[in-house]
Amino acid sequence: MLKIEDLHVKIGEREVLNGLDLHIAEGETFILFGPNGSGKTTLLMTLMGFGNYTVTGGRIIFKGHDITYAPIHERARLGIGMSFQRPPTIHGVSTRSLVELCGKHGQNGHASVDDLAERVNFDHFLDRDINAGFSGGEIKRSELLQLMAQAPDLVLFDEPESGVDLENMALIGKSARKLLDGFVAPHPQKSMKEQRARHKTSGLIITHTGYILDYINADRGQVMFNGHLCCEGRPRDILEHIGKYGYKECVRCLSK
Ligand SMILES: Nc1ncnc2c1ncn2[C@@H]1O[C@H](COP(=O)(O)OP(=O)(O)OP(=O)(O)O)[C@@H](O)[C@H]1O
Repeated sequence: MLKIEDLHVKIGEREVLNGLDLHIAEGETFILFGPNGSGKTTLLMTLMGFGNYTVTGGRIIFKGHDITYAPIHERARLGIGMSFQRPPTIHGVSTRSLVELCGKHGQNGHASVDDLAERVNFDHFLDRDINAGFSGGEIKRSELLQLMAQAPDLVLFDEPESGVDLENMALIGKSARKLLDGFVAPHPQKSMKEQRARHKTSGLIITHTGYILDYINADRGQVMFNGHLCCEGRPRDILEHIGKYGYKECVRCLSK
C-alpha cells in the first residue's frame, strides 16, 4: 500500500527526516512512537503533501504511484486521508459542507452526512463553522467524520488522543476501529464479507499515551528518533518499554 524509500525532508534549512524507510501493507495498522520533536508529524505532513515540508531525497510510493511530488488533492483522490493534531479553524465554511465535499453521500445506497455524523455524536455540530470554538474531543470527532466520509485507503492519525477525555476516547477509538475495518459507510446491498474484501484500510498512527491501542488492532510499531526509525516491534511491547526505560534504549539501538 505505502512504500517510503530513503526519504529526506527539510523544513526551511533544517533536515528533519534523514533517510527514512517504511513499508505499510494493505490493511496493516502501523503505530509510530517517539519523543517530542523527533519528526513524527513531519512524516505525516510530508505524506499528505504539505508545502512547508520539502522532500530533498527518496521516494514515496502509494498504491504503485510515485506521489513524492504530487499535490495534496491528488493524494486525497488516490485515497490518503489525515486527521490532524491541531487542525485549523475555518470561518465561513460549515462542517457539513466540508463533509459533503469529502465523499458521495446519500447516493447509491451510501450513508448520508447526517447518518455518519450521528455515529460520532456530531449531528448537532454540522452547521457550525469548521472547528470554530470546538473542544478537543469535538475537533477529533469532526476529523473522524471527515475521514469516514472520505473512506480513504490509508488513514494518517496524528495523536488521536490529544485533548480527548476518557468518554470521548471510547467513541473515537471505536470509530477509528470501524474506519480501519472499512465499515464506516456500509452498502446495504453488499455483505460484510464482500465489503471487507473490497476495502481494506491501512493506518499510520502517532501516539504518545497508547490509549488508542485499547480499541484498534495494531500490527506493528516503531520509534522515531531524530528523524530515523528504530526499535521495531509489537506496539504494546514498545509502549511498555518506553514506559519503563524512556527513549534511551532507542539511542543505543540507532547507534548499532
Ligand atoms: N514550520 C516549522 N519551522 C521550523 N521548524 C519546524 C516547523 N515545523 C516543525 N519544525 C521542527 O521540526 C522538528 C520535528 O517536528 P515534528 O512536529 O515533526 O515533531 P513530532 O515528533 O511530531 O513532535 P510531537 O511529539 O511534539 O508532536 C521539531 O524540532 C520542530 O520544531
